Amino acid sequence: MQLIKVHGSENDFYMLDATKLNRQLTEDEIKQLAINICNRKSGLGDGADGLLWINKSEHNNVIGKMRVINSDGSEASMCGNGLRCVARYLAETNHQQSFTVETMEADLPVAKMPSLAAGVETYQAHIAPVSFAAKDLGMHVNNEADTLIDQSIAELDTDLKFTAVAVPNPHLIAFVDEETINGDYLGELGRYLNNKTNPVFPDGVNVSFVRILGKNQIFVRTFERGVGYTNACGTAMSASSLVSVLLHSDQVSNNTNISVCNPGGMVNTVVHHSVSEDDYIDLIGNATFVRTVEINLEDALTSNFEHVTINETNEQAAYEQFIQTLQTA
Ligand SMILES: N[C@@H](CCC[C@H](N)C(=O)O)C(=O)O
Repeated sequence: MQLIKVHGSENDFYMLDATKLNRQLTEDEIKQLAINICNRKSGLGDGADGLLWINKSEHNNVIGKMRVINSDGSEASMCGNGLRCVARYLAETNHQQSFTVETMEADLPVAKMPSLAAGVETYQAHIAPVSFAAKDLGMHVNNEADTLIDQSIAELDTDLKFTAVAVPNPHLIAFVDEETINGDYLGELGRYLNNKTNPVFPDGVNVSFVRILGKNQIFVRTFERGVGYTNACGTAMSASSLVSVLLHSDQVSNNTNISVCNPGGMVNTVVHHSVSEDDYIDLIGNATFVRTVEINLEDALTSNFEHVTINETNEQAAYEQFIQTLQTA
């Protein structure tokens, strides 16, 4: 089989087109495959944050379906950076520039966009549905409050104020200072809230710390459910942009391009918030294909990575050049 190593803001994945496999995999095998290849120490190459599983869609006017399996084998309802990479794969294989992709909870529009920089393939993904309801977040806070918007959490021993939002995977967001964003408190919280015995988010949650850098510019660092620290999380950056517009509208504007910096690079978001219609966010960023890896499926299922054929693209060099220009800007 062929795996493609891809990333969006260095949130990296192995991408697999399941329509090309010569047999169907069971759910247990899909989970095991993700665990095996994504392991950072014993996995395939340098591992990955997750597996993007592409299949046919049965829905009308939808050209493919994306599933995302985290590196620990758990399945997420959405993946923003992953959706851009899947969008590129489907665009190139179906010769289309804008179309719809099925994800676990919604069919979402995607489109090819002008490149962020030379050689940096760029795509837009529509991030939705959005909900602040505790039941959609699997959240139990402040004696079963219905929502959590810029509030402390009685069940957590911290003074930070949080906002919880599902897009539709769950996110918990706090605005913090520079020292806090760079320290390990994010990891402490993330590890606690993703431990199955915690009463607040028993199904886990993606936790992000956010700093407002300037007018329509934010920095987001995320501890991902099912992964741990990540270079970037597309849904977290989308959710953080929305929460920035809601709580800091003097600095971060609705219906306006927002630069979202992250440890792996930068994306743009546009928040569409309205009192009369459902909120959604446009997420625009790189969809970089780093290399292809040919491996026998049965070898991958038994973590035997001895016999692989690797073909590097030249896209990572272009991406790194893009990051360098960001740092010197
Ligand atoms: N990195 C992804 C999100 C992946 C899923 C997440 N870990 C979850 O379990 O919800 C993104 O770019 O959105």
